[in-house]
Amino acid sequence: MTRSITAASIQFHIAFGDVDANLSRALAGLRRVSEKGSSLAVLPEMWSTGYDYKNLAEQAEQTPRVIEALKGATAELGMVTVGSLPEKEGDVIYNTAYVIDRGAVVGTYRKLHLFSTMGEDRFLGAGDRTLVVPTSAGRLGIAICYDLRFPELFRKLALEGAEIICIPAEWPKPRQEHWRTLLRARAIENQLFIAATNCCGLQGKLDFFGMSLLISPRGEILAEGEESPVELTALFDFKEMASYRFQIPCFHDRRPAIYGTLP
Ligand SMILES: O=C(O)CCC(=O)C(=O)O
Repeated sequence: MTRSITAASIQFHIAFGDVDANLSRALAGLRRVSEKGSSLAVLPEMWSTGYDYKNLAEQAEQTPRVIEALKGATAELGMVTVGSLPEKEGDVIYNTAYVIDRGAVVGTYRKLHLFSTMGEDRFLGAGDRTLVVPTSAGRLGIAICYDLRFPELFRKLALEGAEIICIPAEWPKPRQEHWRTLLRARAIENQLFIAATNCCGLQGKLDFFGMSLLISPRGEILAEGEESPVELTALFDFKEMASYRFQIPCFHDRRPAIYGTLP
């Protein structure tokens, strides 16, 4: 079993509605983080198009070819990648995170909590299940953007054995401090690694602040992006996570009989 990995976050400016431009940004990023020894790379939310609601159905039709390109790159580079893309099933479009491990899709997760503040629930279908999946880079739990505000989801992923929670996002200004604080809290309370990738730059009126984060189970910021495109990498040491969980045994000390079992 792998005892440590190098994890990466690929933060870039999503070219609105331009699948080819975004795909080349993602593939170039994957190559660069692979050269730095990464075996896991997290891409942003809806990274192939941005929230191009008007053209989403058309954009979603391109998702299969985007996935094929990622399969090819991850097979060649020996990596796992996670990022969300528009997925079309029948008449419904979902915001779906794909976990691609060395050439194969090993798991998918449809965003559970749609961000109604910005009308996401009017354009997209909501998921109805969670995902923890074993991969060559460890056991991954997945959450997308607004999901971060729902700690119950993260506890469930932790109880199901997630070692790393990967969070693709498009989280805009002015809520930088919510993003940073909630990510650290989710890592600390669940004693696991977090790899969270936000996009950066303007999309219409929305200004995305980047600030992608790689966080340890102690809540230490191992790497943090600023407002421009960047690739972050950090060592995730699972042995260190195990010894920290032994030192402060939160999971052992839980009292679910008093406050209810989850979910
Ligand atoms: O929760 C927030 O403040 C931002 C969430 C969001 O932008 C999203 O889920 O797309």
